[in-house]
Amino acid sequence: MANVLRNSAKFGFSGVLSQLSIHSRHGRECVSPCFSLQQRNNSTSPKIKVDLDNSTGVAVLRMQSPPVNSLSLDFLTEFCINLEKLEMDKSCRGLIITSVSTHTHTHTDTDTVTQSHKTMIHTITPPVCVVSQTLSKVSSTGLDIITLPVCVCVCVCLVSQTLSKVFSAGLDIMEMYGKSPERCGEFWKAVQEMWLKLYGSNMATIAAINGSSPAGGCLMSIGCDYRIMADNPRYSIGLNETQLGIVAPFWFKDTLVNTVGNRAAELSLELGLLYSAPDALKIGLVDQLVPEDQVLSTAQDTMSKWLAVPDHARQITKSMMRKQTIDKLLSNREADITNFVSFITKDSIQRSLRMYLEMLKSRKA
Ligand SMILES: CCCCCCCCCCC/C=C/C(=O)SCCNC(=O)CCNC(=O)[C@H](O)C(C)(C)COP(=O)(O)OP(=O)(O)OC[C@H]1O[C@@H](n2cnc3c(N)ncnc32)[C@H](O)[C@@H]1OP(=O)(O)O
Repeated sequence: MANVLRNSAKFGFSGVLSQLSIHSRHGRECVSPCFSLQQRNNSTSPKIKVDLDNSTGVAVLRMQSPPVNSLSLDFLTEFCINLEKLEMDKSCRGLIITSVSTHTHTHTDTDTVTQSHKTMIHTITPPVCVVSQTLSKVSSTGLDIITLPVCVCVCVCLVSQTLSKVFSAGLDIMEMYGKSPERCGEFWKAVQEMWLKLYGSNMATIAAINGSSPAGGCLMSIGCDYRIMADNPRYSIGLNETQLGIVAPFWFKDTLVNTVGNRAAELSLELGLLYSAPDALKIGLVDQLVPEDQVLSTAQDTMSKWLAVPDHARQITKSMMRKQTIDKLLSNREADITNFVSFITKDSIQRSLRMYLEMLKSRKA
């Protein structure tokens, strides 16, 4: 555990502030007035919101990165920064990780808002000047010209983007497709860091899984101490990597084995299974199912039981259970990055990823 914390010191706070205004997945920049607004509530960063209740010592970390909370390099960096801050805050003893269902993004200055299926104008705060226009845009195929209604908002307007019903869609596939080996290596290091920090956390951690949680989303869930999932037939969870033609690394596998045992992990990984909530409960991939609107409150009630155990006893026990698994990655980090980069940049793997991406998009159409 100490190793994990020492290692995590590499993500020093000097880099923290500069990271918070980096470009989003869609290339939109969070400009400085937006950042200063967030500084007033210093627990909010663009893709993640953290509320620490000082009376209970429990923090709720809400992922708010539309459309599907995919784990991009930006997202992972913010996640690690937030985790590190909480870890160092002695008043914080427990962490609940969940997804918000609505994401509010603050835009400043002149901003263009397209009304797509996932974006709607939520509130416009005066003073504001709205000018109706039409915007010609080349579609992603590069073939069609489409015309969208747009509003050009001058001054400040608030826009709300709706998140899909997901906890997290896992690693951002766009970070693994068509990227340079250097960039892939940087991304993979951030994935490792996220897992090391979470699996090795001194805090009691609960995943409040209020949506689907495939692959990296599942890894994040099983990195916690306890999992509560919404009993919704539309949601699924699992390490489905083989379905994408890729292979879950040894530390994904180890975490799953530690959670559900060897046989269930073997079936689950080889077949790339995504489990419904009841099936996930059956194999022990999640610990409890509750109605969707009770996921967070149940996590809070459950956390109070975890925090009734003296911290030092719980932490030493957790370390005893997880240290070997953590040390295995710590002593193989560079080799693991090299493996990932050489695997993911192979033509055949890139083709699999492209087909998978096309399948995701065509499914929607
Ligand atoms: C020799 C051994 C060496 C080993 C070396 C290591 C090997 C590599 C290991 C890599 C491990 C990988 C882990 C991962 O996490 S991979 C990601 C896996 N994730 C998935 O399979 C989930 C895919 N998504 C979905 O199933 C659905 O999107 C979901 C159920 C989550 C939500 O469905 P919904 O209908 O609500 O939303 P859409 O499908 O319409 O999606 C909305 C848009 O989001 C895009 N999207 C979805 N998921 C991702 C993603 N993971 N990354 C990036 N983008 C994603 C989707 O395409 C839609 O985009 P558009 O609106 O532009 O069409």
